[in-house]
Amino acid sequence: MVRIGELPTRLLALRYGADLVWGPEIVDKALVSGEKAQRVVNDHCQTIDFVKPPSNKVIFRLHPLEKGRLIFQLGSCNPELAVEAAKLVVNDVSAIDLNCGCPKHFSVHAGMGAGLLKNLDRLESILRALVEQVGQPNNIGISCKIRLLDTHEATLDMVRRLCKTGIRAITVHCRTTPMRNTEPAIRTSLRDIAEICHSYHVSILVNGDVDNRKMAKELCEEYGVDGAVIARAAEKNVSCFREEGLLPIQQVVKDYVKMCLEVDNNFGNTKYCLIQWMQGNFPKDIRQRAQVAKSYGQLLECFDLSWDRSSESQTVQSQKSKNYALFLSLYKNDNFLSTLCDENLLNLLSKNDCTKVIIHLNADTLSDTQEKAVQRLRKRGIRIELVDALHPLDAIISKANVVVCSSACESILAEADRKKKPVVKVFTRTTNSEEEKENSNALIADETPVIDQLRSCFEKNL
Ligand SMILES: Cc1cc2nc3c(=O)[nH]c(=O)nc-3n(C[C@H](O)[C@H](O)[C@H](O)COP(=O)(O)O)c2cc1C
Repeated sequence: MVRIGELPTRLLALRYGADLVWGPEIVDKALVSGEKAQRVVNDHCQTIDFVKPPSNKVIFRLHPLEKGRLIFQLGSCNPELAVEAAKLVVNDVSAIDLNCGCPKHFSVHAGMGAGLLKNLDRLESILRALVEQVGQPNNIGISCKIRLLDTHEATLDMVRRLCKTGIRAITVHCRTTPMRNTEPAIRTSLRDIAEICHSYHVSILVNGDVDNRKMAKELCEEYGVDGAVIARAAEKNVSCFREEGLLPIQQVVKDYVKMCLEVDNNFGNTKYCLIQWMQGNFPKDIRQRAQVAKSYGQLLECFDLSWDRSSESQTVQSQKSKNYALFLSLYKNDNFLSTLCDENLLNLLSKNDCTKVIIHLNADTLSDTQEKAVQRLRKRGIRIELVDALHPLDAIISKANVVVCSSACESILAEADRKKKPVVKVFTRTTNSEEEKENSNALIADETPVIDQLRSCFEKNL
């Protein structure tokens, strides 16, 4: 959702229990017209920013913790521009969703949003182009968000056509284009739409008047849909994703301010969202102070909060996250450390909530390769703790959920065994020849590649 769907709210939604989050709709031209948007790694707040030269305004900011859970929503009426824009972000998101539901004049007038529902040939051509040129080559899903058409049959015909484009999911906003959000959502066609989608192996998500997680589950059962998208209820109180029910908005607001600081959110956007949430929920004097605040410092004072980037904040973390820690002990195996930073391995760690890696390395004597690997892990939002040989093994292994070590590390293997921690063994051979020395660093893990051993540890829930 525009404005409310920026990074801090998405991270809070994940923390409170949302399974997936959508970015606000971004029109293709905002990314690719004139000078193309550039992808920048923001070391300060550990985010990936897409900025538009020459002003370098941040158009889209995402955090590594969204990996596997972030859907980029695109506004477009042109297959070439849609593909060009999607290619810019494809490596950082899990799916690309085409917005075909926005009823706003600026969108419909330009043939985008709900305007596409009046031109199904164009809509199909955009989806096909995205599927063939972005989705398939990068193995990510393409989806779209639609509204109902005027008749049940017209809606079903449209859904059939869309399913044939190769998309993986459809969100159905259960209102027609002229309907306002104040009118109740109409779910009478939903079961039939779900049947068609499933016959093409396309997932279907329901949207419109879904209030919370409990209701989402009930709708899935009742209509045979695969999930629900919550919009205004999340705009009102983003803790609606919690299994346990809503948190008081006063607490959510405090979490939100810290989250905004953590990811350096645009101050104007922070204030806009805060002021919405504070209406009727905070004493007038606090609301007024927030309204006139000119800095994050003043906002913190308003809510009697303190925040310090250097403290190990729990803010940017999913509440559902299990926060697994790996302990790596591979003193002489730099290649392994580099391999751990392989994209597939990093994805595996993110997907499985591995948020910390403890590495047996002396912080003062890191090689270039080691330094690079550590930075790479940090950029993915993984916290790193370096421990030297003097650190008691017993204490380190207690903190780790899985131990990755060389097959020759007998003391570590014995300690892991005592503590019943799963072990991923990296086999290294001792050799004299240079060529073999090189190879000895390769990942020979008892015939089973390390990534598969790790996957199996996660599958067994460690
Ligand atoms: C302020 C606001 C911003 C929205 N922005 C988007 C958007 O960027 N993309 C989108 O697909 N829908 C957007 N929507 C529509 C919602 O996603 C959703 O379809 C609609 O509000 C109905 O769901 P609800 O009844 O749960 O609110 C927006 C709605 C509101 C109120």
